[in-house]
Amino acid sequence: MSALSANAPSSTTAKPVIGFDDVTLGYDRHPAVHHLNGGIAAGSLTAIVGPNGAGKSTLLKGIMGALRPLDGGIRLGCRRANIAYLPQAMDIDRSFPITVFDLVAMGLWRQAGLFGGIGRAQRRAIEEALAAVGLSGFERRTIGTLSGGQMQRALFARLLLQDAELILLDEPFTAIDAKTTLDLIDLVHRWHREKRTVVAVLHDLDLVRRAFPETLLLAREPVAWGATQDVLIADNLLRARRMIESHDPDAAYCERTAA
Ligand SMILES: Nc1ncnc2c1ncn2[C@@H]1O[C@H](COP(=O)(O)OP(=O)(O)OP(=O)(O)O)[C@@H](O)[C@H]1O
Repeated sequence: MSALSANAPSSTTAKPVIGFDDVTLGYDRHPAVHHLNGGIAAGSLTAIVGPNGAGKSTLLKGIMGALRPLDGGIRLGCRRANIAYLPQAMDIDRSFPITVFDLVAMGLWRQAGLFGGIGRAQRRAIEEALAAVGLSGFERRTIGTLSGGQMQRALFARLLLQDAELILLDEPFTAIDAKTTLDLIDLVHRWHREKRTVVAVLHDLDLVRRAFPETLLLAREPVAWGATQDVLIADNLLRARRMIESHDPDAAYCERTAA
């Protein structure tokens, strides 16, 4: 264990919007993330990083309630309806014949209801969100005709309209061009200024160093968690890699609690 805490940094324990109580998350009783304690403060901007298979996406699924903990618990300081979640691009079916306008309009479902009509005010809000992501004029295009970067911009426009208190992003900039990444990072910083809580799974450590003040380094369990410049040091990154490489994927339910 490094000198740095592997649990929540003290600065983020004051008013957590997400609290982890020795939580274990996994599939078919096999843990993918275990022994996570601490909290993510309301209004903070946190990156979750770690090697492939470290449990980063699993943790987001646990936070948004798609995966029930195998053990321990996750406490939320906001209603689930106040969480916006952007899945990995590969988990989104782009063959669905929906227009950019309709995709972005789905961000309003909390206000309009699932079958609510789109009035003049909502139409203007959708157009403003599209303009904010540089997609004015794309309203009638079907999402299957968009480039990867354009699709990600459309999904961010939908997030803008969701007006969520807690925003969870799973690899939002993977395979996205540099200009789009910069534009979307600006939106993330705007959410941060608006005191929303943003948690993003990321692989680009340079981007994390530049744009995310807090980082959780995960290797199925927390390796380090705190200020990004203290977490992303060579020692911690090496340890995280070794922990994943030495992991037995067929391990029983939880070696540590079972011991
Ligand atoms: N639906 C599932 N059923 C069974 N095992 C799963 C499932 N989803 C993920 N896993 C396993 O859980 C572990 C953690 O996966 P997860 O996707 O959370 O990792 P990750 O850190 O997000 O990885 P990556 O960086 O490759 O996206 C892996 O061993 C993975 O094989």
